[in-house]
Amino acid sequence: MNAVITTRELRKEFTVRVKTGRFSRARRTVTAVDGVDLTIEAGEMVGYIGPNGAGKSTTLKMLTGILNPTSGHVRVCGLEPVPQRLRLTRNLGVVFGQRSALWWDLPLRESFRLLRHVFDVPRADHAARLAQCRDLLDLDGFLDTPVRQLSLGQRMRGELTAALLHGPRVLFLDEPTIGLDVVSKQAVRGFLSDLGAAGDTTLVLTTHDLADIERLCPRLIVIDHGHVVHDGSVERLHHRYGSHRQVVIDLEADWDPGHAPEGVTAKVDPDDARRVRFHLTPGGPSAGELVARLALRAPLRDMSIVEPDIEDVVARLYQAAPADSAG
Ligand SMILES: Nc1ncnc2c1ncn2[C@@H]1O[C@H](COP(=O)(O)OP(=O)(O)OP(=O)(O)O)[C@@H](O)[C@H]1O
Repeated sequence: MNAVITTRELRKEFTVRVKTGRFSRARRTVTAVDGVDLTIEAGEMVGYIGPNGAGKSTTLKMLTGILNPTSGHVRVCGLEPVPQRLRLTRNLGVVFGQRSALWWDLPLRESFRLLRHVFDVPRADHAARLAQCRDLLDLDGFLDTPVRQLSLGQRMRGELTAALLHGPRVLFLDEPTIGLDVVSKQAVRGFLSDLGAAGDTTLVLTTHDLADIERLCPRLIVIDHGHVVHDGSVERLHHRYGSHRQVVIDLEADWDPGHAPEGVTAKVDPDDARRVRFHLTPGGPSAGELVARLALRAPLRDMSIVEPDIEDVVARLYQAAPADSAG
């Protein structure tokens, strides 16, 4: 095991002044991150999600050395982020969808050239990484355009390139697809998926777009009120909340309840007596077994499999008590 990110009992409190009367104010403590334990191995692709105000950005800021923790332990690439921020920066790529790491008035190409000097990257390494990004992110049509004239999708492709030119070990992405059209979203997701598959870069992705997570992250960490409430795969989350795949069968004749195989419950479509749905549960028959058994009892016309909806299960998780344990 080769952990690149570890936190133990990581906490961040902010002191805020709140109005208590017409002329009076009091100090109040907001606990943004409340005892977070994380271990992320080299090459993992991790989604870090949670509702608004859950503590995601505060965690990312502590991991990248922007904020000092109030207490707890944090190491990224073996370094303590705040005191060793300069060294850490060479190991990190950061893409914050709302902010830019590029020079606004310069053409993209010039920003990339300057970044080579900022990070002191050997010319050949820089050229090889840039060539790869130009190819995979299709940058050539706008390399000579000043950054302020780029569309959001073009700029995001530029930001990703800028974050990767120094060959970071860890890439932090905060809302990388926010506001992008479907084509740009696909381009960015495809690029990140290839990057993750290559296995050299650890990706930590924060997003409200759950399709990003489904497409990219085998591991999902959910934070709420500063606590980790889930750490595991998307499948495990579905399992925990009882959301299962469904097999939808269209029959040649109306459904006869006597045809239901054992161990599964059939739900007839209220608008079509020839359509039945079966929820696949762990320990029950697989989709193949179910269809094979049904075919012996009733003539089938068509079938499809409906995957559980991630939006649905995450909404249920967000509504659950924050003290719910990570599972
Ligand atoms: N500088 C700050 N001063 C005071 N409170 C803060 C500060 N930064 C964050 N907070 C508070 O800490 C909590 C967590 O905020 P954070 O920005 O980490 O949430 P988030 O999960 O990133 O939310 P979002 O999805 O809305 O971006 C919130 O209650 C927020 O108001």
